[in-house]
Amino acid sequence: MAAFDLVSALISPAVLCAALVVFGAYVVVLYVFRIYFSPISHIPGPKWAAATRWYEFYFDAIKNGKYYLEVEKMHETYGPIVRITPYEVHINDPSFFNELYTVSKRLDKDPWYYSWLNRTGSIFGTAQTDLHKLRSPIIKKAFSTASLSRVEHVLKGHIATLCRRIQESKEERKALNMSDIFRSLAVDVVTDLSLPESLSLLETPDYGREHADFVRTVTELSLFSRHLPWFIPLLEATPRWIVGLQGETALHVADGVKGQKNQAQRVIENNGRPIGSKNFPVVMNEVYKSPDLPPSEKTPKRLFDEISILIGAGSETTGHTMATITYHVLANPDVQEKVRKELQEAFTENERKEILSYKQLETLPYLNACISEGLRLATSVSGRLPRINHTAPTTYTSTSRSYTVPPGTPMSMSIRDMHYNEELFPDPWDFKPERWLGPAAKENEKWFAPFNRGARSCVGRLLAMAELQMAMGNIFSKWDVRMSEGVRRRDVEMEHDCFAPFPARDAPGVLIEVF
Ligand code: HEM
Repeated sequence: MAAFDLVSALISPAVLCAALVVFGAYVVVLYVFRIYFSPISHIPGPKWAAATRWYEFYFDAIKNGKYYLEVEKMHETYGPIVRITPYEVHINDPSFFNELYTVSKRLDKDPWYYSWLNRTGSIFGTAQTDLHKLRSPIIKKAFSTASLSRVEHVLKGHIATLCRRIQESKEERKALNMSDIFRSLAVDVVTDLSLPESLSLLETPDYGREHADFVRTVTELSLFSRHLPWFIPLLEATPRWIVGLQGETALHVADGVKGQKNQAQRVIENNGRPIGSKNFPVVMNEVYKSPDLPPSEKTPKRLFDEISILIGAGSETTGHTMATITYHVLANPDVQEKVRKELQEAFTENERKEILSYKQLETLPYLNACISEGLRLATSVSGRLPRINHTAPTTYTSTSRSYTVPPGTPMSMSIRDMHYNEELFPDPWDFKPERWLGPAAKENEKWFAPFNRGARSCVGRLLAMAELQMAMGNIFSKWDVRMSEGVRRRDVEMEHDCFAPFPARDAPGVLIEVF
């Protein structure tokens, strides 16, 4: 009876009102403190963004990757340096890019921002510089020039599968969805090189549609996870039959994650030995066997995190860039004509019938200018990239004044801001391969960083370039390719910034016909 009375008293209107008043007062004091008394209160920006992270949550999680538009508006209103959250400062000034990303002192990544995928065991998700120094060398070596040369035949094998599937569709007079096909090609390559088993998506009837759906859905859901850290772990721990109640996409996600966990388990069970006929060092086996890594760095969770990121980082980026290049080359017939002419002059008819390697294609100026311009327009890592200097303040000087940002403050920039800057790249929305030819190219390179710069730049850069050269070079040298009716720029343009620049959900993708 006494307990009942106590509960009744606690939920009485008077107590609830008092609790609400106390909570309201706490929120007001907290917000006032953050806006006016925080160590970064001198950085301009909207009050709501300075007061609470729920502002970002609304635009990023609820509206699905739309905070970048708010950040763009903030820069228009407040200038090149803005406070975009209670804790973080964002800069839109290309002249500061090298200062933030290639300083001799290595900066940590912001752990809050980079924990969103719940893959902190991967080199990508590792915030601390020291831990990254331990984890990354083995993976960097696995994707170096020398390693890539050893797996040239593997790349050729996957491009041969791509070409076979394109030839089949030509004979069947069927349109091809290159947005799906390129993502699958990239998944097949990175999984073959890195995991016990390649996913072989190019061989599936729908060219890996389910897998693309899985990668996109996980990435989108992860935007919630940045603000609600229990979100992704909870989803991953939910039994499959409950997940199934949410529909087919949810099942693709559950199965995709399970598949990656199985691959990590197989690396361990096989003690890092290759499975089947693989005649090259498999990246995750090299990680597992490395004498430089302690056992705590070889747990199933850590291997799973690395596998998950290698698949995501190695496929969505490369696939999106290939789709973007293809769209723009086909949307500009004069460009396609120049690409074809260059390939015809560089190789004999017999050579063009074989699979051209990146080593044969990397010196062709016009093809590579198209690839650079595609990398610029695609900017396949669209997210802001926050770094933290824990030991020293950072000074940023705009044209009108200097700002000192205290140590420990996440400072971010977005590669996209630089790549779409009108002063650096006039008509930034236009596809102009000429930007990368002749004397202008050298100056433009200064403002070109699709793979970022410095210690945390892309480890898969050389692999990505080889894939881009081989996919584009082989397709445009072997077939007359045309865009299907109704394909629009919107099919490759970013609508949602989920770190990856996803086009609209209902955009069908780059459909082509082959002759
Ligand atoms: C066109 C294709 C690609 C683009 C534009 C791209 C871009 C980038 C960028 C900008 C970063 C830095 C992200 C940051 O600062 O947080 C990055 C990191 C990374 N990329 Fe790529 N990437 C591409 C392809 C690949 C491929 C094929 C792989 C597969 C091996 C890969 C694996 C990674 C990894 C593991 C990291 C984290 C590196 C670290 O923190 O040490 N990427 N990529």
